[in-house]
Amino acid sequence: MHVSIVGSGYVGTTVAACLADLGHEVVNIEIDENIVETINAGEAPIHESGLAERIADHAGTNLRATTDYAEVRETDATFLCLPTPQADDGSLDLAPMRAGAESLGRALAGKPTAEADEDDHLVVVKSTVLPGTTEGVVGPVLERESGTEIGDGIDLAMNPEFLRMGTAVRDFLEPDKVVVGATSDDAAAALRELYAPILEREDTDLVETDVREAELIKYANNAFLASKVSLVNELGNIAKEYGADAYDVLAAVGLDDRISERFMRSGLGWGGSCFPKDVAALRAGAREQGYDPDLLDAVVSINDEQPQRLVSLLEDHVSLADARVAVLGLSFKPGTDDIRKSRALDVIETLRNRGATVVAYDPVAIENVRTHHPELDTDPAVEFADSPQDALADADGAVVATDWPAFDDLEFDEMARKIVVDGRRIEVDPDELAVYEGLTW
Ligand SMILES: NC(=O)c1ccc[n+]([C@@H]2O[C@H](COP(=O)([O-])OP(=O)(O)OC[C@H]3O[C@@H](n4cnc5c(N)ncnc54)[C@H](O)[C@@H]3O)[C@@H](O)[C@H]2O)c1
Ligand SMILES: O=c1ccn([C@@H]2O[C@H](COP(=O)(O)OP(=O)(O)O[C@H]3O[C@H](CO)[C@@H](O)[C@H](O)[C@H]3O)[C@@H](O)[C@H]2O)c(=O)[nH]1
Repeated sequence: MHVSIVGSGYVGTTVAACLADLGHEVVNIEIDENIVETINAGEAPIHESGLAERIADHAGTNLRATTDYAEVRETDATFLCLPTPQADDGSLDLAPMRAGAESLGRALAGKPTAEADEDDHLVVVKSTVLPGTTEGVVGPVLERESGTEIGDGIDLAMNPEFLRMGTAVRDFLEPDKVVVGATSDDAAAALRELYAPILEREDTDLVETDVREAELIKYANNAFLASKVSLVNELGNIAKEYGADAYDVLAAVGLDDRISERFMRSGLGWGGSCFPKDVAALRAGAREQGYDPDLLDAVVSINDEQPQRLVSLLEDHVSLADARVAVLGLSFKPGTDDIRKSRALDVIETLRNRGATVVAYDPVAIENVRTHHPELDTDPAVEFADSPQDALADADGAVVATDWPAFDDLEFDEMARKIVVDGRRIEVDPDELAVYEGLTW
């Protein structure tokens, strides 16, 4: 198929490169010219395993990028992979979706469709949006701007994305499920065709449902996972009070296959570009519907407290005023340079508020912190190190904030007789350290 992808961020770039890899003809429509140039130069605009190779393989042949929306007219289907950020009041900010849908609608105006014996143009919302958004907001904007009706020239579907950062390419190509909420049989059939090589996999389920349910499945999925992590963090906090090792306890609990051992790592809590904003949007949406999501409120407050707890644990052993503290890891999880809502940034802020000097290291995310957090880049009490060893040298204490595999092999010799608070339970052997406070709260 000939596919256009609107928005070339983490999702749009991954989807585009993977669909190109599956043999489709793909064009990315993106407002950021730097991203467009990067993709057309055959390079990846983000750090994601397996992405750069795919872009290098397909750029210039069946993958390219442009700022020009008119190119959607040459395609059969358009995926909207636009941001759906959190507004200041926690609710879902639909401004980027509206703007993208307007530009798309205008570009589709007058495109030959059914009457000219052409198929309807399929528009697929891939962004995470609350129930009612695809049919109640995106559809009407498209109709208004294109002068074409949904079901009579434009087909509409919702196809949420479940990929994780760090494993985005693999998750997209080998998903547990593909969820399709279509407004017509043609739309559902087109998506089945597009995803055929993925749907042939034994381990991938196809869920065909209505649009509203497809929208809600995405939020329910993320709410469930965020709640699981907050629950293991609460159990971890309780374990710490009893002097028990949370990881041993949770490993045993996870043997119950109703629970599973996955997503059971207690520590600094959840961050990233999805869980925080999606849980916030679901809570705000539920309240708007007249329902108080008490459990999700608690899930968030437990998560908010974890960085403070970690720093307090360090403070039990190190007087933080004027201390030099190494922070290992800045990205919100390993395998990505994404620092959105990274718990490491909360740790740094807390350490700074308590008077400590921070020396931070991350294998790939330092540049993003410098660019997106100028207040840290210009803070004389925040330094960035070239290696974990440099960060640890002369430090009075250290925090492991991201579980990068490279940290497993770290020699903590420099830290002998000092405190390392491991916020992610990396594999370092506590016995190798003179003093080691494994984080098991
Ligand atoms: N990041 C993830 O892991 C992930 C996974 C599943 C679903 N999602 C959802 O997918 C959506 C996109 O997320 P993301 O992380 O890729 O966002 P992102 O911010 O990384 O990328 C969005 C891109 O859209 C571009 N853009 C903004 N307005 C535009 C417009 N009018 N026209 C063209 N391009 C425009 C931006 O420049 C940016 O490059 C969100 O709804 C998110 O919740 C994200
Ligand atoms: O046992 C665990 C597992 C995760 N985390 C933290 O939880 C956050 C989110 O992790 P993860 O889910 O792996 O990353 P994301 O890339 O944000 O992916 C989530 O958000 C995406 C965007 O909606 C969805 O597509 C994915 O299915 C969903 O897992 C990170 O800060 C992790 O460190 C823990 O603290 N303990």
